[in-house]
Parts: sequence; structure tokens; C-alpha cells
Amino acid sequence: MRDFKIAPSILSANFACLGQEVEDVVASGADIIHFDVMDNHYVPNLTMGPMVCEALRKHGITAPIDCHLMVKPVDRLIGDFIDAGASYVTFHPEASEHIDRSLQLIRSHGCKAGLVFNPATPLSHLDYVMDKVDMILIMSVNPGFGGQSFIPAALDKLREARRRIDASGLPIRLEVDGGVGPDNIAEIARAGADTFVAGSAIFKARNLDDPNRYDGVIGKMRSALAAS
Ligand SMILES: O=C(CO)[C@H](O)[C@H](O)COP(=O)(O)O
Ligand SMILES: [Fe+2]
Repeated sequence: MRDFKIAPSILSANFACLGQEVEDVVASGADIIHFDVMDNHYVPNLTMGPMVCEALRKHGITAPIDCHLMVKPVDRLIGDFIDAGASYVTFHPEASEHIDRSLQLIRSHGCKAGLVFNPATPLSHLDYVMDKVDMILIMSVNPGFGGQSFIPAALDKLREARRRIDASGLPIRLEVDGGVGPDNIAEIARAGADTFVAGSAIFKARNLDDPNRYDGVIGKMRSALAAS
């Protein structure tokens, strides 16, 4: 069995009490916090900047924070997110003039680097930078909003990304983002993913007996993964 990681996307959390929400989801078994940054330019939505990431660190959150940057141009903000406590910084190839340089910039700060592929973005962007990525993120929705439906073509793309990772022999994580939940996570794992972002599926499913816990839904995801 792969080393599966569950990464709740706080895009669907209650922003009025974000620190508590992140504490609750970590206490409920989340491995990584997925932090969606949208700029109303690269994607038609506006979310949060580095000060929110820094606030979570100051609040005492020690879990890895995976900053998914949907911003263009991306380079100017990379250092700000790393200074704010990001563990991973991922960006879209379309948002960088020089993909190799942006990846090196992230790693030069001691942070893990990743490339994100929209549903219609080819994996060929990986061709000459495989040794510079720690994470490949396959979008299974078009970026910009939570709560969308999983696009099935992402499964073939995951299989191709897994083939590339295995052929490289490098310890690269394969993350999937968009429309993931307990009902489809096993099939997605069988396609090769090892890191699962889930926003609405987790934050809309508080435990019935305790509104501060999400163990129920995270447990269902883990059971489905164990059986996959
Ligand atoms: O990057 C994203 C959207 O651009 C989000 O991470 C993603 O949509 C997660 O939300 P959900 O699980 O509700 O689909
Ligand atoms: Fe995301």
C-alpha cells in the first residue's frame, strides 16, 4: 500500500474561525493542509494571501501546509508564502514564464516544489524538470472553485503521471485535487494518486456527535484507501 496522505482544502472551511477549523481537521486525522490561493486573474476567484498562512502558523498549526498557487505571475509571491510557513508550493505552468526557474526558486528556500496540471494541460511540461519537482498535482476540476464534480479524464492522466514517476525512480508525490470524496477515492488511488485533496467532501461532513470533528468522513476515506 502506498503512503497515502489526506489533504483537506480549507477553501471549504468556515473562514470566520479558520484556526479552529484547521485544528479540528488535523485532530481528526488530516495529514496535510491544502491552502488554495486565487488571485482573480489567473482564476476568476479571490481567496487568501501569505498573511493567512502565517496566521495559521502563529496559531500553532504544525502540519505541513501545501500552498496551491493559482496566481499569475507566480514568482513574486513564492518567497512570501515560504516566509509565511508553506511546506509545499505548487504552481501552474501557464502562470510562470520560466518553469525551471520558478521550481528552483521554491527549492532554493528549502521548500518542496510542485507543478499543477489543469484538465487540458499536457504532462509534457514535466519533460525536462522531473528532477526539480517534489509533487505533481493533477487537477480533476478546472481551477477556481470548490464543490465541482470530478472530471473522469483525470484518471488517465493520473495513470500517465504515475508511470512517469515510477520510471524516474524519484520520491515525487502524486496529488489529485477537485471533486474527491469517500465514494471515488479508491478508484483515484488505483489510478496512481497518493495524496488526496478534498474540500467540500470533508468540511460539509462534520461528525454528527461532535461538530468540531471530521473523523467520520476522514475515516471513510482511509477505509476506502485501505481496500483500494
Ligand atoms: O484547487 C481547488 C479549486 O481550484 C480546490 O483545492 C478544490 O476544488 C478542492 O475543493 P473540492 O474538494 O470541493 O472540489
Ligand atoms: Fe487546490
